[in-house]
Amino acid sequence: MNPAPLTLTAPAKLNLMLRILGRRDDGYHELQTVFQLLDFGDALSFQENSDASIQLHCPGVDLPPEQNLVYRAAQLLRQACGKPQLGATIAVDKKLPAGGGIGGGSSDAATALLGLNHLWQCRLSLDDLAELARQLGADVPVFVRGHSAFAEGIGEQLTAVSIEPRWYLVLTPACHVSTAALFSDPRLTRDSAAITLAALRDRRLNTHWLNEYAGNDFQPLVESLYPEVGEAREWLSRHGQAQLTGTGACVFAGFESESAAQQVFAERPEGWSAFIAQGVDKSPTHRQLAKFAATV
Ligand SMILES: C[C@@](CO)(OP(=O)(O)O)[C@H](O)COP(=O)(O)OP(=O)(O)OC[C@H]1O[C@@H](n2ccc(N)nc2=O)[C@H](O)[C@@H]1O
Ligand SMILES: Nc1ncnc2c1ncn2[C@@H]1O[C@H](COP(=O)(O)OP(=O)(O)O)[C@@H](O)[C@H]1O
Repeated sequence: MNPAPLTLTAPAKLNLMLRILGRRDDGYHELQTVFQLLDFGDALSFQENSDASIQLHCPGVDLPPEQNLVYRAAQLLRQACGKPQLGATIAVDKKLPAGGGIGGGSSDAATALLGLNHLWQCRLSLDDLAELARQLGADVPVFVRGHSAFAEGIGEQLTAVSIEPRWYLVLTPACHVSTAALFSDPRLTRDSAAITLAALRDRRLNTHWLNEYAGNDFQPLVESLYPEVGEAREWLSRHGQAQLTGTGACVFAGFESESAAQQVFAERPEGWSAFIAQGVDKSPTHRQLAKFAATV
């Protein structure tokens, strides 16, 4: 009988602030952002197989398997550890909307690197895995490191931070925003002033800090292209400080308690999709992996 599969949560992220500082020669953008990890996400389960194949089941993501970030992560890891004979069956239960700015695809990729590194006993360090992650996407390393963080560079230079615990209500408008299309739009603001590292003080971000630096340079452009995003943010701003995450389409507001978030959730207009999640400093993936490692 096969052993029980390894099941891990691939958490969502929110960008609590996001400034675009400029464009590099390779086309990528220098930015500053705060990644807040959430205690909610997709569920990935991994089982080793003996036929050296990567079998992926990922209903809800309309892509050929070879283009799915989970499959690409598995291939990359297998190559990096020089063991082409390794195989795995991976099932993804998608709970996070793709193209929502909450990092679902990136988090799935990071979770595949972490889960398979464990399952296949590749023994790559977090530094090695973060380097593979960078090759898969600018947003992937933060999920490999597994800690909420202030990010610079293209999003891969990370300083772990501790963020005042809050509950987030996330509205998920049904439009799919292309990150690449937004970054290449000439109307995008690309010259924001940088926050100095001194402003991070003791790396503990409280509500006062978050209110002072809140904002997202993508917001005006996204709202002009997708009016339903602006409509969702405007509605949410009547109940809290609402803003866009990443390139959208999701918008969010933070609350002091779960019940405060639930009250607003219950009042949302009929037919609007949303979820509530708690902000966490440490990724659930890492907590689950540590527990799993202790029991096998
Ligand atoms: C904007 C952010 C903020 O967290 O998030 P999302 O809204 O996508 O979640 C990220 O920087 C997105 O990261 P990610 O989604 O991993 O981007 P990638 O796959 O590496 O790149 C997609 C495309 O976006 C552009 N890109 C990405 C990151 C960056 N710092 N500068 C860029 O110009 C590039 O044109 C690239 O071709
Ligand atoms: N496992 C996956 N889950 C979601 N999207 C994926 C996955 N693999 C590849 N993708 C592609 O990545 C794109 C961005 O997905 P995602 O990370 O969820 O959004 P965002 O970058 O807006 O946070 C999707 O539009 C999809 O084409």
